[in-house]
Amino acid sequence: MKLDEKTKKELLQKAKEGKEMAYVPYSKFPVGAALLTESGNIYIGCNIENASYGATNCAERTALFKAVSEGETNFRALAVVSNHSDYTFPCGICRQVIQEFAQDIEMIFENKEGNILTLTIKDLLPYPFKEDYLEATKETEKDEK
Ligand SMILES: O=c1ccn([C@H]2C[C@H](O)[C@@H](CO)O2)c(=O)[nH]1
Ligand SMILES: [Zn+2]
Repeated sequence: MKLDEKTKKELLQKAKEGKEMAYVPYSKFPVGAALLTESGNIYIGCNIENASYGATNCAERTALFKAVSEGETNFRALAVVSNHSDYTFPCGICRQVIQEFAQDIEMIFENKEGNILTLTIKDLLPYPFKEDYLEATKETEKDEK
């Protein structure tokens, strides 16, 4: 079932609350995310940067890792916001991580004009790296022995 407008707005509001928690001394680009689970819980995330830049965690993965670490792995929707005027789409690493858990998740975005855009993770990452590649590789190795 598709998410209704009221729930989308609620999720975007939670993502904005998450954005306020962003730790971004280097980029000064705060991002917030709110993840709605199938059980109805909402996990909020922000980006957390580091002096070793590569150690930075995006808002989307913060929310998702919080949920997984609390035992929740069934996801319904993920809202993402920043201070940028346009929609803020997740980076490639986050797309890959999101699709591992949720192939049908609704991705909710809002621009400065207040327009809400809803995409699926398949729209954002049509050709993910899949776990079954790993199994197939093991089989190939067995055959070669
Ligand atoms: O979708 C995105 C894109 C970027 N960032 C963060 C990473 C970094 O802290 C800052 C600039 O790239 O924004 C996110 O959290 N989510
Ligand atoms: Zn990311």
